[in-house]
Amino acid sequence: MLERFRNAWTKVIAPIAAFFVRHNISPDVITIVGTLGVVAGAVICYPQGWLWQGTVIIFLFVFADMVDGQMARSTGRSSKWGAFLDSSLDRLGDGAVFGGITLYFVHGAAVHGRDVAFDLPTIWASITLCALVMGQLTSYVKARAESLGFRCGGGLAARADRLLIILMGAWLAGLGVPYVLEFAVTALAVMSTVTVFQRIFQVRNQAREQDPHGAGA
Ligand SMILES: CCCCCCCC/C=C\CCCCCCCC(=O)OC[C@H](COP(=O)(O)OP(=O)(O)OC[C@H]1O[C@@H](n2ccc(N)nc2=O)[C@H](O)[C@@H]1O)OC(=O)CCCCCCC/C=C\CCCCCCCC
Ligand SMILES: O=P([O-])([O-])O[C@@H]1[C@@H](O)[C@H](O)[C@@H](O)[C@H](O)[C@@H]1O
Ligand SMILES: [Mg+2]
Ligand SMILES: [Mg+2]
Repeated sequence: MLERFRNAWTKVIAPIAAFFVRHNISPDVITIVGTLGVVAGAVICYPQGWLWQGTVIIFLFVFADMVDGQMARSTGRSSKWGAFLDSSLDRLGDGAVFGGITLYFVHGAAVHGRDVAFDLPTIWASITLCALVMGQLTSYVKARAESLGFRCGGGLAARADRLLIILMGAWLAGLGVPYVLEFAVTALAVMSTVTVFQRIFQVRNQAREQDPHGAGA
């Protein structure tokens, strides 16, 4: 969904990327520092129940993932290594965000005396884990498909969509909006599952075109 705004956001990101390039900072440094910031914000703040504070920290670092690519492209330094590093560290950042929210449900909410919907923290923690697994699977399906020579991508909830929904949910919950985080993780568990199937069917269609007798008859 958000992929269509990539070009518009490139205009916002370009001056920041140009600033780092002028200071001889490499895209890999931005990739690594951005990930460390996201991980720190998520694993330190969320389990303690500091939802809006953690989200502001993550918000400040998450856009490094757009800046790194813009820096690489604008200097003609896009590389396979950079693509590998970027995608791999994205998995770490995503794991930290959803892992942190899982721990919020089983620990942080109680510390702050916040209501968890239906008083069922373990259920919401489980749904958050489901959203994490299906989100990671979404990206894995794409990566594995591309490694086999198929085209694969898009769908209902790509990474930027998933980040927007979970970060808005955490931020609003931290500001006191009731049950919005429970809604966000449930929506993400469903949307990510749909996306996994969308991508699997993309691959299956191409596999059938290549080999009508080979792909899942
Ligand atoms: C003041 C604080 C207020 C706090 C409020 C918090 C509320 C939370 C609200 C919103 C949060 C929104 C977050 C969601 C946006 C996430 C954006 C993002 O980063 O998405 C990721 C992708 C980047 O993908 P990728 O890494 O694949 O692309 P790259 O461009 O990096 O290219 C990769 C290639 O680059 C090369 N390369 C890379 C690295 C490297 N080291 N070397 C390399 O060579 C290599 O070739 C790679 O292959 O972004 C996208 O997918 C693009 C679409 C995203 C569009 C973003 C739209 C943002 C939308 C909303 C923001 C709303 C803000 C609302 C604020 C409300 C505040 C009240
Ligand atoms: O596949 P997805 O999660 O929707 O979206 C993204 C991919 O399009 C991108 O190539 C990769 O670098 C990211 O890590 C992320 O995985
Ligand atoms: Mg990036
Ligand atoms: Mg990335």
